[in-house]
Amino acid sequence: MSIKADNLIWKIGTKTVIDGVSFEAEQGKLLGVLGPNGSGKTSLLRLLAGLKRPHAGRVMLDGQELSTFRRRTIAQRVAFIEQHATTNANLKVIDVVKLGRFPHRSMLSGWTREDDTTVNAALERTGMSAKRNDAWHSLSGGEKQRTHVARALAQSPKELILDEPTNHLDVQHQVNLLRLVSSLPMTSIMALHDLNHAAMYCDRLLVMQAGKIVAAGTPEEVLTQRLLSDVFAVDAHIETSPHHDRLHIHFAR
Ligand SMILES: Nc1ncnc2c1ncn2[C@@H]1O[C@H](COP(=O)(O)OP(=O)(O)OP(=O)(O)O)[C@@H](O)[C@H]1O
Repeated sequence: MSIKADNLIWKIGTKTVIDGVSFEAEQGKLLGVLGPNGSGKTSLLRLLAGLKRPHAGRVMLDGQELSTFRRRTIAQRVAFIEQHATTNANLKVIDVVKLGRFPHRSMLSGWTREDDTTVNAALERTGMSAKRNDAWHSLSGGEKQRTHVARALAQSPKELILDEPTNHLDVQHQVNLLRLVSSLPMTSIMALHDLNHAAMYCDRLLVMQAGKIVAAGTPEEVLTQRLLSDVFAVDAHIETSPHHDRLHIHFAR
């Protein structure tokens, strides 16, 4: 077990946005979080990253309650790529990625060779090496997103949390990013909308509806015609792809 949510409740005003959510994310695996707009995916990810505190229930990291960790310790091990991440406009790509190393540095230690190696590897893995000296404000939306992923990788996290990371990416970079995330050794939790991507790349899925988990399991267990109709209100035909051994969902026209 790496991250565990234990009966989480989070409210805004009188509205219960996260309503008794419990699950465990398996160490080193990619857990996809699905659900219609407004079902609570972003709110759940923010609770898991420690950016919000639950009104009840607990988030556990390796068996210890998240709220008992120092902020710096959380920053050393949990990386969160937010949906609408912003960054100071005066920085270069390399500077943004270097920010990922900060939680690991002390007041006394200078920039080390290990920091350089980690930053270079993160730029390489996200295809941003050639743009390392470009100004942040000159990047396209997709390049900004890839730079945020590079910063998260430079953080060398144990847990990686991603909120719709393929937004803004062209199809090549969507596939590259999903391949990368699914091949990483850390525990990853990713909200996403594309059900075929979820089927292809995630080890397990959670489906949220109105703040509750309404299905959980492998893509084969979760992505049924019935669920797609009940939760997403779409008619779909689901089959094992002849091109890869994962499910493929055909939506009715
Ligand atoms: N700060 C806030 N103020 C008011 N309402 C909020 C706030 N944060 C979340 N909500 C409400 O909580 C519900 C869940 O929002 P959330 O962003 O978690 O959903 P989501 O599943 O990530 O949606 P989407 O797929 O559209 O990104 C929505 O109805 C939203 O309006």
